[in-house]
Amino acid sequence: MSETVLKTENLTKIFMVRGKKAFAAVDHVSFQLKKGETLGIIGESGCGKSTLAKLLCRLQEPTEGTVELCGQDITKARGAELCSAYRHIQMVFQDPVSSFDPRKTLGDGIGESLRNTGKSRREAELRVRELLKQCGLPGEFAGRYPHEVSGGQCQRAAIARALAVEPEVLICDESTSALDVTVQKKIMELLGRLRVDTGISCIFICHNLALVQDFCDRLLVMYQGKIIEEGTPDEVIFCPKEAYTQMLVDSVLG
Ligand SMILES: Nc1ncnc2c1ncn2[C@@H]1O[C@H](COP(=O)(O)OP(=O)(O)OP(=O)(O)O)[C@@H](O)[C@H]1O
Repeated sequence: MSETVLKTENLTKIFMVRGKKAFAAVDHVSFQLKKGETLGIIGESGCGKSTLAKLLCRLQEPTEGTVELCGQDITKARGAELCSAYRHIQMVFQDPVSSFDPRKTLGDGIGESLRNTGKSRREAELRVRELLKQCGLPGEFAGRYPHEVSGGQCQRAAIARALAVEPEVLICDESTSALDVTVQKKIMELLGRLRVDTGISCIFICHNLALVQDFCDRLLVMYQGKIIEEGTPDEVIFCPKEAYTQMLVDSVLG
């Protein structure tokens, strides 16, 4: 677990809000993600987790700092360069249904990312079915539309879509928050199994400490745009260094 797949240095995003002072939603964040590692990022609502996720995937441009993906600086990547970065990094969002085009079947949605990998139509169809099965769904779900499946099933399909290009890094931003507790657990189990099967590195962004406790190798605690603490889940939960972390732990775990 030594190779670095994702690295940020001083990553910063400043928003200018009309009538208010500029403020840093993400403030000089630096960390590294190792191959095969699962890193949890926790913190209260509004601390900058989603903005950080978007910066890592280059869905937003940082105001300052760098993002390095598999040795390539993607901070300023655009066009073809950004497309090729998306073979290495994929994201699963909170609301699975709206992350699919409602006019297309799940199979089409998942197959879209395979289009540029040189596969024939038939090969792509077979691969989509294989991916669905890997994510715990019957292959026939390829023909269903997003509104024809449950939220949990749709999130499984979104994970299948993210895995289609065999990325090195998967970013899950509150990917289970919209689901009920038992489905959340099943999705976490699925992600845990995929991690073992594929060796993928994961960043798991969540405000629920209890959920990430068993799942992550390491946790970063975010507060007001900054990483204020880092450690194994046991270190962060049982020996927090910062008063804020202690408060976060107390509020979740009682
Ligand atoms: N496009 C934007 N313009 C201005 N401010 C923004 C923008 N996007 C986010 N913010 C602000 O940046 C801060 C961080 O937001 P962000 O969505 O990253 O938080 P979060 O930790 O993911 O919260 P939650 O857990 O509720 O999703 C918030 O104060 C938010 O209002």
